[in-house]
Amino acid sequence: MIYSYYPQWPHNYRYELNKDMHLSAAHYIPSEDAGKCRRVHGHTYTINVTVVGDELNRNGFLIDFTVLKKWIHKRYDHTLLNDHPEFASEETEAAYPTTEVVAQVIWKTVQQKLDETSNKPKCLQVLVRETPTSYAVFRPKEGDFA
Ligand SMILES: Nc1nc2c(c(=O)[nH]1)N=C([C@H](O)[C@H](O)COP(=O)(O)OP(=O)(O)OP(=O)(O)O)CN2
Ligand SMILES: [Zn+2]
Repeated sequence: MIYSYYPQWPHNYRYELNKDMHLSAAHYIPSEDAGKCRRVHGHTYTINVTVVGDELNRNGFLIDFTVLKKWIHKRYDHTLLNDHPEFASEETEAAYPTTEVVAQVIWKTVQQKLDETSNKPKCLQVLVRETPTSYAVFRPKEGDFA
């Protein structure tokens, strides 16, 4: 089930799109104090990505929904998130695939790819839901954009 309520982030761009996606993945948080999360376990993640911009591309898209999904889903679906080098990077505040870090890493991946497009839209928000009761949101600061 896709959860239909998401927090909104005010902006002045002409266009906004939101893409929901599900992916199944496992993770663990190898910290002493991570409790039950220290054990490998799985989630059906619900991810919502918000993209904004003033210009559409020649197809009339801010970004193709299908392409946006592929960037994330293809890489992470049915994987162990801890196996991906981006979740063991010194660039992330904590090197583990917590909900917060997954949201931040997805934002970075999406924004780098958006920067290569002709109309250069911006990703303003990534929401990652791990369970029916737990989600985190990453919103970039101005300085996070290239
Ligand atoms: N700030 C964070 N806290 C926790 C994270 C996280 O990523 N960021 N992750 C976990 C666990 O991995 C787990 O996926 C979620 O835990 P929790 O919300 O406690 O899950 P429950 O289903 O047991 O919660 P209920 O309240 O019973 O619905 C833990 N913390
Ligand atoms: Zn978990």
